[in-house]
Amino acid sequence: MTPRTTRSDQPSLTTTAASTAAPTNAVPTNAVPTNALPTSAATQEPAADGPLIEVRDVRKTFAVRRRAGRLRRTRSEVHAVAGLSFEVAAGEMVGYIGPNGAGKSTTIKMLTGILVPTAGTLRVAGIEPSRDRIRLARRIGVVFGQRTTLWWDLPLRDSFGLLRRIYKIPDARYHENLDHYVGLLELGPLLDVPVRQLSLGQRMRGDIAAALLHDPEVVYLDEPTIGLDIVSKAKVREFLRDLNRERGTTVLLTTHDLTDIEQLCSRVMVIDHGRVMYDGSLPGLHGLGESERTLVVDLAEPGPPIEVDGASVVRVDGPRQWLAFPAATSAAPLVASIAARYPLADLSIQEPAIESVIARMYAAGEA
Ligand SMILES: Nc1ncnc2c1ncn2[C@@H]1O[C@H](COP(=O)(O)OP(=O)(O)OP(=O)(O)O)[C@@H](O)[C@H]1O
Repeated sequence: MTPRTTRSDQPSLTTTAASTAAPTNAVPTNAVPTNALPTSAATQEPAADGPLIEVRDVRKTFAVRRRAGRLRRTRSEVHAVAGLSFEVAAGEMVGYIGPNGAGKSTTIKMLTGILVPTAGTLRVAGIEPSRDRIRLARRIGVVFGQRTTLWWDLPLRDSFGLLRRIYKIPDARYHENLDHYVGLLELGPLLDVPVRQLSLGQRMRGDIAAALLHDPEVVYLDEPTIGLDIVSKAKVREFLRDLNRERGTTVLLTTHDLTDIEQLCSRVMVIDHGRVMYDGSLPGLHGLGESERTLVVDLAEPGPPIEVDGASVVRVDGPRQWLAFPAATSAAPLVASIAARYPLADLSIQEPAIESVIARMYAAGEA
């Protein structure tokens, strides 16, 4: 079977991992794209025709040298991306998920131009990232959740000021965007605080604002909610939803939290072994493997297991009960039915782990 190369309304599933060898490029350093120096952000280039992001038969092979004894070293190859093809249209918000080591970060690094593909072609806004990284930097924004692109010892305000100069953002545009994002992301009281003193959630909001000050058409978000508490996650998600709706910004979102995908993305791509294994909706993915979500119900007081159509109690601990229900179905009727018949203190929904969804997807493909 071959992987999907374009998307249709029907989800697709392929279960063959690639292992084709490819010539090895030198491994470039992990530079952060905001350090690139665009020549001018004042003139936005016209949007290219066709998809905003185009990835065709892309491979990335790393050469790895390991010690094998005191003097000997062995050389092997890692096929981080092994024949990847997909397209993203302008204005889409696409989830890009997969297990650890699937090739997600490598893809994003190639889409920013940090890494050069071993084979295949990539185009973002009509630009080949590794050949024209500086020009592309004006058109894209990047947020790496695990690593800040802000200046650690400087107050947030100064980091933003440096980015203004790096991207040569016109004064009026800069102030308009700064006011807009500082307001929406509630950064006002934090502007004079050095980045190193910010909490993870505050720093993440600062990083998101920093990635948007130059009005990028496309934003790559690599784990933007990792490590955040529930309130901070909700704020980041709401902000991203509005950014996509109101500004039409195209978003490629990598995450291990399926709630991010559920709340933000109508399309999800599953990548594994460096190839696209599924491209479709999240309910479609859940439906393939009959994944289950969990409704966590806190009753006002301990009681017998809840009886409700469409879900079954899998655990009880005092007033708290856990009910499993098919992930492809909506939780709303279930919640309404329970709320009508039981005295509730609290309710929450737990998404299944990405790894278990993918394992079920493979199992369904083999059945
Ligand atoms: N610079 C490198 N040198 C050698 N191997 C690398 C390099 N970068 C990535 N790899 C390997 O390529 C594969 C894909 O890595 P990548 O970081 O793209 O995965 P990922 O899907 O982002 O994983 P995670 O979810 O854990 O961040 C892994 O096997 C990884 O060890």
